[in-house]
Parts: sequence; C-alpha cells; structure tokens
Amino acid sequence: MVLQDLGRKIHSALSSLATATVIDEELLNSILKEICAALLEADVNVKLVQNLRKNIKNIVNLEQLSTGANKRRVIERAVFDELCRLVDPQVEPYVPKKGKPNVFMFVGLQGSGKTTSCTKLALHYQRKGWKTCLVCTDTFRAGAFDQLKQNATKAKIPYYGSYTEADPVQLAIDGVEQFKKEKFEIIIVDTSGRHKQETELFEEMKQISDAIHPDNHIFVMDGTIGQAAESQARGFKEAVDIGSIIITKMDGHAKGGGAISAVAATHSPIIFIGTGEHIHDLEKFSATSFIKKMLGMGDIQSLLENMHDLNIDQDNKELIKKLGKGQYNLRDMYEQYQNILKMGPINKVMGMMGLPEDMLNQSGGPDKMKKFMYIMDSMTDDELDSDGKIFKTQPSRVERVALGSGCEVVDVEAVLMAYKASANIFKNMGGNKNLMKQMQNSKANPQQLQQQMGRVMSDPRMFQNIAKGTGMEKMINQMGGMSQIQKMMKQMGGLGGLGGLGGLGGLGGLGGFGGFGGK
Ligand SMILES: Nc1nc2c(ncn2[C@@H]2O[C@H](COP(=O)(O)OP(=O)(O)OP(=O)(O)O)[C@@H](O)[C@H]2O)c(=O)[nH]1
Repeated sequence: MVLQDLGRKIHSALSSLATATVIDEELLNSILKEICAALLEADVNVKLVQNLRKNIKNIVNLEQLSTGANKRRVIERAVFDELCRLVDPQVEPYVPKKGKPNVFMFVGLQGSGKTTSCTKLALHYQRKGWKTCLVCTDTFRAGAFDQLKQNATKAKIPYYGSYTEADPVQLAIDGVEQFKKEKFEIIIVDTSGRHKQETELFEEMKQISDAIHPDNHIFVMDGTIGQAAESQARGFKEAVDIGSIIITKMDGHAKGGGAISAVAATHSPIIFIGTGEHIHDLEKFSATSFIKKMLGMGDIQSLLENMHDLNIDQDNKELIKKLGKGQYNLRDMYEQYQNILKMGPINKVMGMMGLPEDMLNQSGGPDKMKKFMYIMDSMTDDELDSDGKIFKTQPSRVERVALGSGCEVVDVEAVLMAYKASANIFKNMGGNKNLMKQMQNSKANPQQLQQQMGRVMSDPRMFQNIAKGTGMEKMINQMGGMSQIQKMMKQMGGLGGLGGLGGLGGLGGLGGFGGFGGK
C-alpha cells in the first residue's frame, strides 16, 4: 500500500459521514476502526495509532455537541488535526542565518539517499541565493566522493573531498574550515553510512560531530522501510542530536508509516521529502500540506510558494492584467507551458492541485507539452502574438510550421485546438470582473480566491465552452463525465488556484491534452 492508498482509505472512511442519516457513536467508532486499520497497514507504529484514536474520541464528544452543531465537520476536523499531529512534532527546525556559516551534517544509513539529498538541499539553498557548498567525508564506500563530485558539478556547487585522506574526521575539519574561510553560508557535510546501525558508524558520526559542531544534524531516512523506521530513527537520535529529518523515496512505494514513526521517535521535524532521483526532486515539507495531499485535497499553499520561489507569480500578474482586457494569445500559452514545466514534473503539479497524479499519464503529459512548445518554436512572431485565426485564413502557415518543427499537420492543428480550449477558459475567467479584481489584488486571500475559482470552474457553461470544438469530450468521459468533473472542481477549486495565481496554462494544458489524448 503506497501513501496515496492510505489517503484514499482514510478519505473513504470519512466519506460515510456524507451519506449517513444519523451521525452517532456507532458510526464514529466504525470510521475510526477503518482509519486505524489503514494506518496500521501503512506501517504506522501501533502505539501512535492507539493514541490517535484516543485523542479523536476525546475531542469528538457527540453527546455534548448541540443539535445544531455540524457533527460531520467536527469529526473531519478532529481526524485531520490528529493526522497532522502525527507528522508535526511542534518543534521549529533550525533556520540558517544569512552572512554566517551554517553547517549541516547529514547522517543516515547507506543507500538511504544521503548523498543525493545533500546535493538537492545545496541546490535548494543556492537557488535562493545562499553561498552553498558540499563536503564529502565518506571514506567508507568506494566511489562516494566521485558520486558527490558528479552531483555537485552538475549543480555547479563547490565541493571538498579527497582521494587520499582516509580519516573522515580530518576531512570534515579541513573541508568546513576551508569553506568557512571562504565565507560560505551553507556548508553541507555528507558522512558515510553502513548497511545497518553499527557501533562503528555511530562512533564515526559522533567524532565528526564533536569536531565540526554542526548547527543542524539532518537525519536522512528511506521512506520505504516501513516498521523498521522507528528503531532506526531512535538509534540515530541517541547517537547525535538530530535536528531535522529528510524522508527520501516518497515517490516510490513509501507507505507513509515510516515518516510518521521517525517523527515520533526523534521529535524532530521533517523538513523536506525526496520525491525522485532527479536533483530537483525535493519538496519542502509541511505537515498540513502533506496530510492534505495524502487525502487528495490538493496543496495550493505549496503550489503558490513554489510559484513564488520561481518568480512565476510575477510573470502571471501581467497575464492576469491581459485576461481582464480579454487578451490571450499563443505566446501566452507558450509561456504558461514554460512555467508549468519549471514547477517540476507535471504529475506533482497535478497532485498539488488536488487532482489525481496520474490523470495526464494517458495523454502524454509533459512530453506532449514539450512537443507543443517545439511546434510553437517554429511559429513567427506574428503567429505567436495572434489568436490563431491567422492559421485559418492562411492554411499554408500550418504546413510551414509542421515542416519547420518536423511534425505532422495534425500536430500543429492539435496545438491550435489546445490554444482554443485555453482561450475559451480564459474568456470565461476574464469575463468575471469580480474574479479578475481579486486576482489582480496581491493581498487577496488565496483560500477565498481558490473557492471563487472553484465556483467559476464548476459552472457547467465553462466546460461546455472548453469542450466546444476542441475534442475534449473524450477526456471528459475518461474522467467520469461532466458532472464528476464539476464536482471535483467545486470541491477543490484546485485548478482555479493554479489558474488564479500562477500557471494559468495548466488549464490550457489540460484543455489541449484532453482533446488529443492518446495521440
Ligand atoms: N526514487 C528515489 N530515489 C532516490 C531518492 N533519493 C535517493 N534516491 C536513490 O537512492 C539511491 C541511494 O542514494 P545515495 O544518495 O547514493 O545514498 P547514500 O545514503 O548517500 O548512500 P551511501 O553514500 O552509500 O551512504 C540512489 O540510487 C539514489 O538515486 C528519492 O527521493 N527517490
């Protein structure tokens, strides 16, 4: 059972609240039974599950609730809060200070993803403008220094290591000293691991830690290890003062229980999760966002933060202004595709929007988006700045673009239809003056805006407009029909959130891909 399954099971347990005619103790008990079974199946420690059950029972006192109280909301809230508490130790992680050296020491078992995560974290800080470097002290595993060197070179991050020095403590001292002298702000020290917890490993860790006095010990744990997580995390915590945790491989078969148990064993906050082997596959962790995503509720807050970090929200302010004036051209669609691809793998973006992560798999997702962009690369400025009608009046242009991009005429037509789908959506949004005003207001409350977008998106006319002439019917059917989509949109306002403040092209992308799914 992977993480999404856990979310689905909890979601399904809670959904009986919506259909029940009476919400009483019996129903609450049966919901809690289902939730606890799902958590245990996901390898969450038995004691933690028992506590969660007890806490919810304490919070939700159905007899004492007034008749007018929304019992369903009370139960949902209590479950959500308690799930968040499982992954939130209520401890603030170390916050690095600008202009001074901040030393992070990574610890974890061999293969947990330490070296990979070191580079990912270094890149994260580098992108945010910190002077960042890496130190390799792993003299245990042959090739460890080469691996770090390779990763660091790819990410253009200065590194320190040696092929001749065999003492990891000396390496740590020399590396940290050199980078401190050179006024680096984030000094990340990678240490060696072993296949299992061994005295030798812990001894080496302690010696390095005593020698360099790191500001933060970061414990890296493989998210797929299940029940073993608790004792592993506890072992490391006893050896060094773990300040924060990175859980890796959350893209794979992680059941979630490992992450939850590690937090409980160390009382340390998870700061990031690794979501793939690629250097950018690192997500900032927030307990509420994690639980929301797990329950399929979307994570608009992280999406917005991500957009802010990448400056996408700035780019889109211009676009929002244009939409208010009813302007949207092919170039805008191109730029929105660029923004979406910048945000990371499209399935993750979908997940953040509260949509099934595999929703676009059938229609080719990012590859199709890239193909569309190659095609648009062969368009002239006049064409890109147009609303596509120019291709209708002069069909030879379609042939020229197809030839120039090495594609078929039907592919160019696909791009034009995707544009039409996007333009239809934006026409609807642009026509809603109130919404446009809120979108232009930088202080608008994202939650409210999301809800309003949700209302706009769930308007049946919106989808009729999208479907009109774009061949989107196929995708709509695949997704369970129009009523299903409207329900989803209303619940999440998710696409709206994305559309509203950032990657407006998400909608366009969907529009286009839907129409040509399977091509
Ligand atoms: N799918 C996935 N793979 C990951 C992730 N993080 C690391 N890996 C892979 O896990 C394997 C082990 O990662 P390393 O970074 O070499 O592990 P390590 O803990 O440094 O291992 P030692 O240096 O031997 O102690 C590599 O193949 C990584 O590509 C992740 O978040 N997702």
